[in-house]
Amino acid sequence: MNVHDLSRDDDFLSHLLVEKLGTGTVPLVVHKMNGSTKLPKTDTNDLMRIVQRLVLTKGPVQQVVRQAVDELLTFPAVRYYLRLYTQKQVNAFATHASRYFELYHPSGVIEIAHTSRYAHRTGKSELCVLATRPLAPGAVVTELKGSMANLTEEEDKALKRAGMDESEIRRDFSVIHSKSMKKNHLFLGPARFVNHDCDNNCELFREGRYITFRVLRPIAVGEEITAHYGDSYFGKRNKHCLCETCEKNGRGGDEESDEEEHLNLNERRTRRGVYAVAKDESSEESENEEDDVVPLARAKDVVDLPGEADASSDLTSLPTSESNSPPRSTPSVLTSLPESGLSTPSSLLTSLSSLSADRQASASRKSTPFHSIISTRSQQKAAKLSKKLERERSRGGKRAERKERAVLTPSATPGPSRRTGSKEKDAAAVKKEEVEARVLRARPSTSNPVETVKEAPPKKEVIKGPDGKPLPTCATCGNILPVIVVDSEVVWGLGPESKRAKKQKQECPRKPGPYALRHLELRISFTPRPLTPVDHSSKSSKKVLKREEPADPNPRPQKIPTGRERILIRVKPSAPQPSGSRSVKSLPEEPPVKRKRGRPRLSSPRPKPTRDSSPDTLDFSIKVEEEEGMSLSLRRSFAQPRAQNGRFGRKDKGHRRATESISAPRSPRSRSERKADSTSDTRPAWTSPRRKRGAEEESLDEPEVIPRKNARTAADEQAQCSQRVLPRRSAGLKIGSLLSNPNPLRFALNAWKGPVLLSDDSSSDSSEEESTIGPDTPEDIHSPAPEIITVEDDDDDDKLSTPALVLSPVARGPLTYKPSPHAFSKRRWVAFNQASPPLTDKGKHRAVEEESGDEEESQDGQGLADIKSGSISSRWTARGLLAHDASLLTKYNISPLGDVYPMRREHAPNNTLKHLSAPLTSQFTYKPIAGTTPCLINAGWDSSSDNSD
Ligand SMILES: C[S@@+](CC[C@H](N)C(=O)[O-])C[C@H]1O[C@@H](n2cnc3c(N)ncnc32)[C@H](O)[C@@H]1O
Repeated sequence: MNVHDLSRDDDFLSHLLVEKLGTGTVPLVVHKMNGSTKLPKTDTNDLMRIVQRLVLTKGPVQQVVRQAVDELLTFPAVRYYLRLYTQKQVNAFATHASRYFELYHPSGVIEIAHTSRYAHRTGKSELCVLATRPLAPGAVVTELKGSMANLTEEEDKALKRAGMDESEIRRDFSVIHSKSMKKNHLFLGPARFVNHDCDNNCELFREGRYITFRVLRPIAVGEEITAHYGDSYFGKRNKHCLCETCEKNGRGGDEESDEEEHLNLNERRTRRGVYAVAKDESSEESENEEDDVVPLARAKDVVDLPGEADASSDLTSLPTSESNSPPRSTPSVLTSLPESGLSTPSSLLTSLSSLSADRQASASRKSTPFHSIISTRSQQKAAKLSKKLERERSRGGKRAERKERAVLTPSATPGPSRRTGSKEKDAAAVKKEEVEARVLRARPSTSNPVETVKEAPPKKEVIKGPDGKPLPTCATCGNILPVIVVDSEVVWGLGPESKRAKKQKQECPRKPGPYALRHLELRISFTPRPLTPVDHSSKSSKKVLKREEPADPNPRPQKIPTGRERILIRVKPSAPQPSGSRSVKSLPEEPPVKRKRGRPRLSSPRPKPTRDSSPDTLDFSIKVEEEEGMSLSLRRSFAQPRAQNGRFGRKDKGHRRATESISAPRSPRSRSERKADSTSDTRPAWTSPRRKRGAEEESLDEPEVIPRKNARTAADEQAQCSQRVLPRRSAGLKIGSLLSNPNPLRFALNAWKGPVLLSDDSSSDSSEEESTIGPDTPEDIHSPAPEIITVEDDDDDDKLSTPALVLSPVARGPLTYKPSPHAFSKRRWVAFNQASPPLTDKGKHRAVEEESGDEEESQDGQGLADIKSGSISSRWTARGLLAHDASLLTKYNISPLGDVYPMRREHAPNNTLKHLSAPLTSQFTYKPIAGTTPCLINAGWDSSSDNSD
């Protein structure tokens, strides 16, 4: 792409996709590269519709963005603009457009906003880049892309001359110098809006052929993304710099215009290190001979180049290599944009995807070690050293790696703090940087994978029991094998399995594998208590490890060797019990309770009993089995039967199946037959999905087997159920997904599906309740093992008497109300509107108060009131439609359809990207941060598009 085309395209596209979509009180004005570019007359609503579709369409980002670009290319104004373009130029235009469209994708992490920080000096409207998600150090901000064009000498000179015309701060546009090509490049696109800060939080770096931005230190939502242009970019020692750091430190902002301000064409000054990229890695060319960067603002004399210019720069696109992106589980959910897909011909972009995929794949495969584009001289030195060390390291030198760590760290975080710090401060900084360096090196694409393997795993400490002998450890994870205790009774961990462990490899139940605790949990089932003693001598593969015995009213906890983990399964009756009511004296007389299965609920809401076996005690067994023949049965008695009133996290499939089962005609077997069957049910617990299903179906039959006692009236039940609002657990959670890596998006979507009002119908057979719940957090999935699994008996529901741990996938009562997230938030919004009092003066001044930093707590609802009243500027953006980040949701109490974040004062006046959709449907809350003005970011969500209610 040539400079002329790039400048022209950027002016055209930034006008359409930044200026036109920013409809706030302060318009977003992009400095034009080429004053002569004729800006298109396009209906903003048409543009909004494209962006709206982009936001709402599900699918890979690349595909969605491509659709948007294709749509844009159908606009008459765009067609007219491109009428003389060759296919190559059209492709370059489309690629450039995709860079801007990506900003609007909900998975994005940044947005372009207005800033008033520099306006008082520059007299121009200035833009900036804000984070819309928390970004962790090392993260790559993939949306900060740019297209590059080689500058010819004339263009270079012309641009310099253009800069000469400027009297005030005048370096507006991005010029990148390629040392290997000995050329300057123009770098335009969303990346051009990154401003300078002397304590920058991001740095530009090169990875192979691409340049992009990497986060240096944690960036909060609403914080500006900044880079370091160079030590003397804004005058000598940046004395004219207007950044926040300078402001805080009482530096910069020098209005004096000295000689330096008048550009000397021979003076070689650049955004050293920020945009200077060398194609040739090995080039050891001195940084001091860097090329000029001249301001391009109002470059009226940009040379008009012939249509077909030189080939695109090597650095024209910044793909999102998957390997670059931090794991999605991290708070910063960075878009893994297969961006390069749009850098090839379109369907204009038709041939793009395959090419892009290849390019992307090769880019990530190549995984070229990145080189920081250094911003200070000290960093340059460090970088050179690091290059040297890298070479050594590639030869396999461990020592070099250590050395490099020491060298790299000081350069990792530029900024004045390092210069001024005391010794301790330095030490702390070095420590911190070491950590950062480690983090950075851990990036899969940037380090040699072999080297990570080199690090020897830490030696495990041998933990010994009270007898002085080493405790048995898991063959898989090496951890001490746990002891599972149910109501002070050791049910796993001290039995024969530990002896077996001596002979063969023993695995603990917390690791994925045949003994995974998850599996165990899922297989916990209630079985009719075998009335016959369990044959311990049985050599069958399903060896019963622990026989059921009448429980001791005052059970003495078994001694567990020190150092072994206890996993408690505590079953607590909720109703007041007579003393010693847990006695199992009456157990033998009690009718057996049909076996149920599933995993225990880890937290409330708790399942309720659905049936009972006797008026005042409930007898049931928990059977935990393992595939390799280990099974254990637990038995508990409750004074009160348990009620179940909810089913959580069950797949619809299971639900359907269960429901069908229930409505299906029962087998002609008599009740007594079935009862007898269930009593003598000695089938092993499920060991395979198929068997599991069979067990489920059987368990469905059982509600009829056991006569209900203490059944309440339907009216009672209805009254109770209608009041019950339970968080809907991840209904779509599949067991398989428990074993996979947590996906923050899926987790957030599942976790925020809204409440479920349980139907009174659930009482029709509440044994159909099931509690196969998913993990409470993604971490739950990976946590080694729950320390305590508490399963509490529920309160007063005496009719529903299925024990708490019933996990069998039986049918749940039909839900009377299953709102979509959208509908739910709408309802809440309406409720809020009705409830919210008229805005008081106090409310009106809230923003001011918040700036004082007094308020720390979430301001539920008040933000809305303020926004409604117009006292706080609201912004509609494409952001937050799908709130991916569970931690962010929690932190800011953000509704699933919109997120709100506080903004700096200088950004607040700007209302960008309004009217992406209407009406406002979510409830918003925000947490003000000291020194900031709250501002609303809402998802564009058209209420008409949601029919799921
Ligand atoms: C690459 S552009 C950044 C985006 C720019 N704000 C815009 O709206 O296009 C660089 C320009 O931003 C402004 N700028 C960025 N950081 C600055 C700083 N620390 N001090 C003064 N001006 C700055 C200057 O006008 C500079 O020419």
